[in-house]
Amino acid sequence: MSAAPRIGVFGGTFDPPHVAHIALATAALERLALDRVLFVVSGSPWQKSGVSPAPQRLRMMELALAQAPAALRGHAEVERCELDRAGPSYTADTLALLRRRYGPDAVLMLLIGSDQFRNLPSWHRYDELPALAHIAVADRAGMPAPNLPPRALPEGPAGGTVSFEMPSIDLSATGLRAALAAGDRPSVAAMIAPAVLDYIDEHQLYRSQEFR
Ligand SMILES: Nc1ncnc2c1ncn2[C@@H]1O[C@H](COP(=O)(O)OP(=O)(O)OP(=O)(O)O)[C@@H](O)[C@H]1O
Ligand SMILES: O=C(O)c1ccc[n+]([C@@H]2O[C@H](COP(=O)([O-])O)[C@@H](O)[C@H]2O)c1
Repeated sequence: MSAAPRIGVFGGTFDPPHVAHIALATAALERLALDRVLFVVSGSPWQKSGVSPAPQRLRMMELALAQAPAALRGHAEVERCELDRAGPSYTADTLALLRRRYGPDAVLMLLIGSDQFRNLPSWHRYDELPALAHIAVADRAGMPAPNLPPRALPEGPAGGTVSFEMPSIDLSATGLRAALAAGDRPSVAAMIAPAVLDYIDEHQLYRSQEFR
């Protein structure tokens, strides 16, 4: 009998994807002994406004992953289920779908930065999340997670909460959009995959101040 798959579920607006997203997924893959990470592009991020169209964010995530280090690339994929569903994107719906897809024994780990962990009680039907997945919190630079249990991995397919270490990267998509809108390309060049930067240029994204 083969072991249950261990799947990291990493959702984000990814507007645009940047090196911290790649670093978080890479750290999770290693530290949580995952078989793979799904980058779930948020179809309709109801708590944000003025975001780029979902198909553009999906394409940027695909381009970012294609240029990610091989250690991650070989164990990761971009998940589009939230683009194929109408209405606001609720993680509870996404996890329910993935639970149906991968079965009751699959170990699902919802990967989130510590800022989103603090925001979790505002999520739609957040009380349903522990029945669907473990929650694994990466320490985000400047926004440490509240005290969480020891770093030992929780048992079973869902229900635990754990933190994991990732390199501290003080960076946000908001800051990158602002830098791009200001024409400060050199400061973003090391933070965004070259193919994503090309896509941003080609589609003239983040040119106006409204994206700050
Ligand atoms: N620098 C970072 N370090 C750790 N986690 C991060 C970092 N940036 C984003 N994340 C995490 O990645 C996930 C997706 O984030 P998101 O796509 O919203 O990026 P963002 O940089 O936070 O964007 P924005 O500035 O537009 O809110 C969230 O769980 C978030 O906490
Ligand atoms: O389910 C919700 O109500 C909910 C509310 C806010 C954020 N989320 C999810 O949290 C993930 C990170 O969101 P963000 O805004 O930091 O990109 C992404 O997958 C969102 O869909 C989910």
